Amino acid sequence: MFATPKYTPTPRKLRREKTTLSSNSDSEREPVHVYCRLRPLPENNSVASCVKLLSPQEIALICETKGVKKEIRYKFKHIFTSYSSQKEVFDHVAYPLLEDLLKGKNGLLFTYGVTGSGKTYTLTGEQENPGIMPRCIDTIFNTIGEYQAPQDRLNEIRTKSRTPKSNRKANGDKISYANDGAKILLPNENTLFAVFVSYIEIYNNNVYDLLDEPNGRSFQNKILREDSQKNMYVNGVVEVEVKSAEEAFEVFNSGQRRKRMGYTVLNSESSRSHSVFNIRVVQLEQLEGKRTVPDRNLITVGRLSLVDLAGSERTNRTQNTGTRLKEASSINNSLMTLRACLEALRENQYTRGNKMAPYRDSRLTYLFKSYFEGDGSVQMIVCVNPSTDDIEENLHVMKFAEMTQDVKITKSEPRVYATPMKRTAERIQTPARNVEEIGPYIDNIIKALKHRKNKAKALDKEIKDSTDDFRRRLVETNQGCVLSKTEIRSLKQVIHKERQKAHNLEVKVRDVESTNAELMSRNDELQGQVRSLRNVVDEKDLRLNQNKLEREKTKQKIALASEKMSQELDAKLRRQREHLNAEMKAKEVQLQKVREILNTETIVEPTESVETQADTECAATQTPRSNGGHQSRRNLISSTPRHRRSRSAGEVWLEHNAVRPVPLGTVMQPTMKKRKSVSRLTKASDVTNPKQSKYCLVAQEQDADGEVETKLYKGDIVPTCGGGAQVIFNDVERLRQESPTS
Ligand SMILES: Nc1ncnc2c1ncn2[C@@H]1O[C@H](COP(=O)(O)OP(=O)(O)OP(=O)(O)O)[C@@H](O)[C@H]1O
Repeated sequence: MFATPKYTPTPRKLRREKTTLSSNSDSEREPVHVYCRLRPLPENNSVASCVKLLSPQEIALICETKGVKKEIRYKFKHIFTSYSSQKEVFDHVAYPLLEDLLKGKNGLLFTYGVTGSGKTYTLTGEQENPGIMPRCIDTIFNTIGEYQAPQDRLNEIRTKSRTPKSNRKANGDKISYANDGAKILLPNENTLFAVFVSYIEIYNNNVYDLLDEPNGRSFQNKILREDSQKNMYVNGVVEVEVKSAEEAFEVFNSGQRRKRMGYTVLNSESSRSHSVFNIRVVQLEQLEGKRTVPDRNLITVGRLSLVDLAGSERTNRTQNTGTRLKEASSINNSLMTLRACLEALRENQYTRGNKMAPYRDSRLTYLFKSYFEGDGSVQMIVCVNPSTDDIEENLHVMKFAEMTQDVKITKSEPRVYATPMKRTAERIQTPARNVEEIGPYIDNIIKALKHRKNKAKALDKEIKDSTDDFRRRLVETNQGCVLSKTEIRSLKQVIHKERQKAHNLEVKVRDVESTNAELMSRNDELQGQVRSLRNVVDEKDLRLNQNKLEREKTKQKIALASEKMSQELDAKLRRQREHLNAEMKAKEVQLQKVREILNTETIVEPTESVETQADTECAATQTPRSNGGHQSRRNLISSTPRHRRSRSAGEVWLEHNAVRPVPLGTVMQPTMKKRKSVSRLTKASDVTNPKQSKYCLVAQEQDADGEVETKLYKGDIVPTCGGGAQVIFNDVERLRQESPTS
C-alpha cells in the first residue's frame, strides 16, 4: 500500500482579517441558502403524499390531527420537485459554489433529511445519473484540464499553500460517472491548478479518515485542531492529489470501500454516520516577466466540503437499542448541536449580541465552525420523502430548515497567499544598475499587464452578466418546467387511475364473458336436453297415436263383433221366440183342449166313477196315442179317485214355496183361488189335510241367459190306503220374464 502523508497545516497569513459575526453589517453577510428536494414516491401510487407544491419557492406540508387537515407552508430558496434532474440541482446549487471555489472561496454544502429521503442520491448519485460530487469533480477537471500545474511547479504550490506532499495514488477502485462536459470560465488563463481531496467520516462523535490505512481492524480516531487563525482542520488527515476526475473517483471509491469495511467493524449502517468529502483547489497565478523580473506569484486556495449528514429521525421512531441507540443518540446530539449553533448565530444576528455557539459540543459543528464564522458560504439541501409516513419527521426537518435560512454568515473572501515579503524584498533588492537597464521594458510590461487586466475585468463582467442572465432565464424556464411537471404528474395520476379503471373493466368484461360462455354451454346442454325430451315426447305421441289407432281398430272390431253377436243373438232370440211362440201356441192348444175336457167332464160327472174304472183299465192296456202327454194327463185326471171333491166346492191348493223366494213382482199369477202357502213341510198333516186336493211346488231357477224362470210343479194329492197321502204330479208350468230391450 502507499504511504499516508499527513496534513497538519501550519499557521497561515491571510489577507483578510476574520471578523466576528455580530460585528458585520448586513451587506457583508449572506444568508445560508436552503434548498428543498422532494424525492419521488413509489410509482405504484401505494403511498400518499403529504407535500403540496405551491410555487418553485413554497411548499405546504399537509398534516392531519384528530381528523382535521392542516397546511403548514415553508419557503425555500428553490424547491426541486421529484422530476428535477441531478443536473438541475447541480446547476442551481453546486455550480455557484464551484465558481467561488475557483476564485479561492470556501464552500460548505450539506444534505439534511430523514433516512431514505435522497441525501446520498443528491450528493453522490448513480454512475449514469451522477450527483453533485461527481459533477463537481468533472466540472473542475473539465475547466482546469490544460492548466494543471506541472510536476516541477507542484512542489512550489505545496510549499506556498502548505499543502502536504502526497505520493498516494489512486489504486484500482475504478469507477466512472457520466460527464456532461460542464465547464467554468476562467478569468485568468495564467493560472496553474492542483486538486487535492480528502474524505472523512464522523461516527459516534469520532472522526475517522477514510483515506487513511486502518490500524489492523480499527480506524484511528482523528483529532480536530484549530490553527492560529482559528481555522479548523483534522489533524493528520490524508489529502490525495488527483490529476484527473477518474483519479478523484478512485480515491472516493477507496474511501467508500473503507467506509463499508468500517461498518462491519463498527457494526454500523449507511446513514448512521456523517461523511465529508473535501475538494481543495490550489491556484498559482503567474506573473512572470523576464528573467530579471521579480517572481511575484500568488497562491489562491479554495475548499469545498460536501457533507452527507446521517438520517435525522428521532430514536423513539426507530426504536433502537444497544449500539443502534448509541448511534442514534450520537447523531441526534450532533444534529441538535448543529441546530443550537445555528440558533445562537441567529440570536446574535437579531440581538447584535455575542452569544457563544456550542461548536465544541459535537465534532460535526466543531469541524465546520470556521464556515459558520465566515470562512465560506454555507448551503444546505433539505431532502424530503413526501410519504405521509414521514410527516412527523419532515415537520422537524422543515422547522430546522426554516431556522437555518434565517442565519446570515459573513461573506467570505478569496484566500490568497503571497510569496513571503522577505523573499520578495530580497528579490526586489537587485542592483540599481539592472533596474535602470530594464526600466523601459518594465513600464511597457506593466502597461501591457494593466491593459490585460482591464480586458480581463471587462470580460469577467461580461461573462458574469451573461451568466446571471442565463441563470435568470434558466430559473424562469425551470419554474415553468416545475409547473408543467406538476401538471404532468397529476395527468399521469389521472391516466394511472383511468388505466386502473380500464383494467378493472377489462377484468369485469372477462368475468362477464366467462359467465356468458358458461351460460351458453348450459344453454346448449339444456337445448340438447329439450331436443332429447322432444324426441321422447314425439315417440310417446307416435305410440299414443298407434295406441289410438289400435284402440279404434279394436273398437271397430268390438263394434263389428258386438254387431255380429247382437245379430246372432237377435237371430237366436228370434228363433227362441219363435220356438216359445210355437210352444205357447201348442200349450194354448193343450190348454184349450184341457178346458174343453174339463168342460166336458163337468157335464158327464154322474157316470164318472164307472168310466173312471174303465178308463183306468183301458189306459193301462192302451198304447199311448200320438198326442201322448196331453192324452195321458187327461187319462190321469180322469183316473182320479171318486172321492175327489167337486169343483164347485173349490180346490184347495197346498202351495209349497221356497223359504226366501226371489221377489219378481209378476203381474200374471197362477190361478189358485184357495191356497195354503207353506215354505216347509214339517209334519204329515200338512199334506194329508183332507181339505187340500192340489199340490203345487214353486221353484225358481236361473236360465242360461241369466233370467229367473219360475217353474210350478203341479199335482193332485191322493189319499192312500194307509191313511197317508200321495202327490201325483201331472203338470209343470213355466213362468219366464224377459227384458224387452234384450
Ligand atoms: N430524487 C430522486 N430520484 C430518484 N430516486 C431517488 C431520489 N432520491 C432518492 N432516491 C432513491 O431513494 C433511495 C434512498 O435514497 P438515499 O440512499 O439517497 O437516501 P438517504 O437519505 O441518503 O438515506 P440514508 O440516510 O440511509 O443514507 C435510493 O434508492 C435512491 O436511489
